[in-house]
Amino acid sequence: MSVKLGVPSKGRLMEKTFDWFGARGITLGRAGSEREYAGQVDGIDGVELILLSAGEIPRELAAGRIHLGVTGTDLVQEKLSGWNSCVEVMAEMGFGQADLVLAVPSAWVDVGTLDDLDAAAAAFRQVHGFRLRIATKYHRLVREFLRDNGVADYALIDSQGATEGTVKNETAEAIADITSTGDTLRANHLKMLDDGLILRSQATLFRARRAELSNADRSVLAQLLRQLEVD
Ligand SMILES: Nc1ncnc2c1ncn2[C@@H]1O[C@H](COP(=O)(O)OP(=O)(O)OP(=O)(O)O)[C@@H](O)[C@H]1O
Ligand SMILES: O=P(O)(O)OC[C@H]1O[C@H](OP(=O)(O)OP(=O)(O)O)[C@H](O)[C@@H]1O
Repeated sequence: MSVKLGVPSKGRLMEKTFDWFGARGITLGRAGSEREYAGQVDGIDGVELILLSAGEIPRELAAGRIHLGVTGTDLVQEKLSGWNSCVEVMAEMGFGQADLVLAVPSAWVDVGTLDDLDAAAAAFRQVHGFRLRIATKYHRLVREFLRDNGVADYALIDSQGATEGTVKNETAEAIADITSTGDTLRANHLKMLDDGLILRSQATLFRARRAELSNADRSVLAQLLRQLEVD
């Protein structure tokens, strides 16, 4: 056995994760070519690097198939019901910062807040005969947020990418997605509602609460967490 560490296999989170571990004396890398999803760990024995899609890391942590995992807070909170009882936050890593926000067309000059959206949604249904559509891949987080804020008259439309384009394409009237610089929202003539911040996210090191460990692996994990200064 070994301690299994799940890290995003590509994109913005992978390299910064490698840098974060490297700065703490643990060198992570790909074992083979750029296209091979095998990992290599130097600086500690008994730790196996598993390269995974950022979106799958929450599920692997919850199932106990990996012991530690790096992914965004947004993905953990979206994908794991009762996430706090499945995983423990070991470190906020200071990169991958992004806000999950609710946005509407900039041209909707009368809609600046959730209350305005609620009123607009009721009017929309009367005029069009169907509910105002909000495109997102964050179904759980958006539903909870709108429920807590008293907005009910809407329908969620699933969008797994290019979500800001759904308004122009007329498959949705509003969106809930991650924003960092705000460029994508602006380029698509969308504006965030004043009180439309759903969640602040960043790359985070999580520990699986329910993963099984041999005694030997337990001490490797303790040593790794000490070395990372997160124990
Ligand atoms: N523009 C951004 N700036 C910073 N972080 C971002 C940005 N967009 C997304 N993220 C964060 O990056 C993480 C991974 O995002 P995403 O779900 O898009 O995965 P991906 O890179 O497409 O990988 P995969 O499709 O393999 O899961 C999420 O936690 C998300 O919050
Ligand atoms: O505020 P900004 O700096 O413009 O960043 C926000 C964009 O970044 C992410 O998209 P990504 O590049 O991951 O593509 P996606 O649409 O396939 O998710 C996110 O979904 C937004 O579209």
